[in-house]
Order: sequence, then structure tokens, then C-alpha cells
Amino acid sequence: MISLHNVSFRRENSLILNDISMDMKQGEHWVILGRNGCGKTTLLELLTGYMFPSSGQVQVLGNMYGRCDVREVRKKIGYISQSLMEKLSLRDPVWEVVATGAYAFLRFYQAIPEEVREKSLSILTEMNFSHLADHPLGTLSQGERKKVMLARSLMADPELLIMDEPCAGLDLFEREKMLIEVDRLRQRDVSVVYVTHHIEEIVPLFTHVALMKDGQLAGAGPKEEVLNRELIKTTYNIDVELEWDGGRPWIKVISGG
Ligand SMILES: Nc1ncnc2c1ncn2[C@@H]1O[C@H](COP(=O)(O)OP(=O)(O)OP(=O)(O)O)[C@@H](O)[C@H]1O
Repeated sequence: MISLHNVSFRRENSLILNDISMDMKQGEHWVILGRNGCGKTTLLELLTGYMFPSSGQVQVLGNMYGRCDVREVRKKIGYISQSLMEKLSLRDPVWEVVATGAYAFLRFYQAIPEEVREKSLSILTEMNFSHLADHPLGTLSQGERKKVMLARSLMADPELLIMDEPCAGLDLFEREKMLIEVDRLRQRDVSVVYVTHHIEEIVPLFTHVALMKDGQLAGAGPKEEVLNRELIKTTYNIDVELEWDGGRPWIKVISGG
């Protein structure tokens, strides 16, 4: 699905990503963790082809970037981020905002085909969200807007879904509702790459974890192997205990650790 080979990314004089090599295979769903500024979003931008590595190779869905039409690959990738959220029209009804995902538009300036409208309503119904279909996006809570963004990303039936901190800023209740939808992606034929600051967001859907530190990989592999006390300490410079419950890891900071 994704292969990174000796990928480095330099901006002015700083090395933001430093010699990253990893493979994310079909059927795997990955979470990327790491401290602020360690390069997570930069890595996602390389995967979507919005930026190119200074050296190394990036291969996504069988396409080697630099030797393919990135615009064609992007049609198979859904990307959810706060910056996209800010571009969506707050005045438009929810179903229409979702429908724009079929074409990667931000707004419609022409009639929307009936089948596109129906698909939007059907995704909203799947998410138990049909009652909000006609409400303007701007009247929804932050958590509801994030669910709208997820619904929008599914309109194009992506093969790869990249989510950059989709639960940031949500209260506990809204976060858990969003995580239910994330976990339900198991029912779809889509691979997920998910960036977060919160280890407990690793719902059972996710199979693998990559830990990043200062632009390098501190660990990458099956979640049960990578999420251990030593690697978490290396990544976050803090001592923790980790417990698995309900298929999710829960973290307890050891005071003075
Ligand atoms: N436009 C830019 N110009 C220069 N440096 C940048 C630019 N954008 C990002 N950086 C730097 O690149 C590094 C990695 O940033 P990135 O946004 O990828 O980190 P991140 O792990 O996603 O951080 P966070 O968890 O805080 O969102 C940071 O040190 C940041 O300051």
C-alpha cells in the first residue's frame, strides 16, 4: 500500500524527516505517534504528494511518486485535516458539503446529480446523521463537523484514508462518537493512516503503530510490539505504564518518570 525508502525531507537548514524507511501493507491500518514538531504532518504531506522528499522514494498504492501522475493517485486518497475543515463552506447544508467529496470540490456551483445526492444521504444515514442532512454546516458542533468531514472523504470510495488528528479539540463524548465511526471503517475496503497525540485513540481497527522522534522512526510495527514502555519513553521522554482494555491501549504516566 505504502512504501517509504530512505526518505528525507529538508527545509532550509533543518532536516525535518531523516532517512525514513517503512512498508505499510494492504490490510494494515497504521497510527503515527510522536511529539509536537517531530514530522508527522510532513510525512502525511509526502504520502498525499503535496510535497516531495529531498531524497528517497515514496510509493503509494503501487505508484512511485516522481514517475506517475500524482493527481490520479490523489483521487484514490481521502485526506482529513484541520486545514481542509477550515475551507469547507459553513453556509451549505451538510448533505451538500458531503457530496462535494465526490469531486474533491469545496463547493458546488452547478446542479448536483441525483445519484451523488443519494450517495451523500446514504453515507449520512450509515453514520446515524441523516437528521442533520439539511442543517447548514456552521450550525453543527465541532464533533459533528468532524464526522461530516469523514463522510465527505468516503464519497469518492478512497483506497487510502489519511486522517490528521481527527479528534483534536473534541470532548470525551464527541471523541468517542467519532472513534466509533473510525472503527467502523473496518467494514469498508479502505486502508487508514491516522495521526494522533492520544494513544487511547488506537481503536481495534488499527493494526500497526509508527513512533516518530525528531524526524526519525523510533519504532514501527504491530501495535502490541511497538507500544511498550521503553519505546514510548524514547519517543515522549516520559515514563508510562500501558494497559490494554477493550482492545485499546490506555496510558498512565508514572509520576516523576
Ligand atoms: N513551512 C515551514 N517552514 C519551516 N519549517 C516548517 C514548516 N512547516 C513545518 N516546519 C517544521 O517542520 C517540523 C515538523 O513539522 P510537522 O508539522 O510535520 O510536525 P508534527 O509532528 O505534525 O507536529 P504537531 O504534532 O505539532 O502537529 C517542525 O519543526 C516544524 O517547525
